[in-house]
Amino acid sequence: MSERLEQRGESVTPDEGRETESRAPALAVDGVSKTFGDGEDAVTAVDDVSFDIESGSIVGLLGPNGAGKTTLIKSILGMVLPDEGTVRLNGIDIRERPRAAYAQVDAMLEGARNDYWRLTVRENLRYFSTVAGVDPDAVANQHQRLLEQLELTDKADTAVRDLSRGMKQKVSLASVLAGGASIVFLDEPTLGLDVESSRTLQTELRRLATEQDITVVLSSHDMDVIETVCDRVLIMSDGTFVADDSVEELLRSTDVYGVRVVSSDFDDDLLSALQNAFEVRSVERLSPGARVEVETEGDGIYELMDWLRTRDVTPERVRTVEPGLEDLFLDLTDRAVQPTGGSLE
Ligand SMILES: Nc1ncnc2c1ncn2[C@@H]1O[C@H](COP(=O)(O)OP(=O)(O)OP(=O)(O)O)[C@@H](O)[C@H]1O
Repeated sequence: MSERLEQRGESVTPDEGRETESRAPALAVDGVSKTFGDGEDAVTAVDDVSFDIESGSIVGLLGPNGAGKTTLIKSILGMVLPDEGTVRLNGIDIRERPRAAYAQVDAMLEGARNDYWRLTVRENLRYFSTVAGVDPDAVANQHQRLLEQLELTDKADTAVRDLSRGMKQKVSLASVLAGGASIVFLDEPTLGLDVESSRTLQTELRRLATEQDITVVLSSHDMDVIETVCDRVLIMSDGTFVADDSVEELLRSTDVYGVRVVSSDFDDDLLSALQNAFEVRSVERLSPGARVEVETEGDGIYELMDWLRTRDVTPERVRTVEPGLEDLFLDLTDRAVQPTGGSLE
């Protein structure tokens, strides 16, 4: 899906839209499974997945292509009917009370494409509020606050097509929130943004989570974004979760790190022997010698130093490189492919 989640033609009052059961997690997924096809062609896209997400948290959903992210998200958004399991949005079961449940959630998929570029920023908010079944006049104050929070007040009466890419992305986020959803799925929200706009958007997301208790499920190729903004990361592979923890804990749990060595003694033969003996992440030729980065774990750095010493390689510089989320991701998903977000097309 590259269009917004719309309210299936049923109207929902603002009060009903905000209906929650006290202290229920924003999102509770229990035993969800989905298999496509039959017999030999059957593919289990999501395999008995259960998790809760607390209100006001920002959670990254990662996984290589085909891991099952899209199917899981579609199951939550009501676009795929799971074979088994339950989904509750703010405590409301999507099967028992779909209208009230889906009023809690919205999705921004592939950023700015969702907005109507000829309409002004404010008109977009009113439009998306209406399609979410919420009378825009009744929530005009909330829209105004949203514009202020996202620093869009000055541009409220400007057509979206006349805004910068970063601004457009913020309008998309505002449009998603305009219908009163408190749980939002954001697919690649920083795609195509420059560093500064990306940081601004990340700051806004953090603020919405902290100040407004908005719950965000985020997918992104950009591991820096995930590391910076997410309280928690879920990593999927083959239909199940292979990791579910805070970025900090995930990084602490890995033993893998890099060692960068610069030496003028490196030549072709030595570099090729090194590549046979160790996992070499990168080689940068210098004249003379080279700078290499070797991936290792535990006491591996000592093995590397011994290996270099026995071949008369004198390191001029040695530096360890702390593991990043990307290293961990590749490790956990068997280095299958690059991480991707849950593109819902
Ligand atoms: N409608 C469908 N019919 C048949 N198989 C499907 C269907 N949708 C998904 N699949 C299969 O289910 C598995 C999981 O796909 P899914 O799209 O959920 O993964 P993903 O993690 O979102 O991947 P990507 O990052 O490439 O979008 C894949 O093997 C895919 O081919």
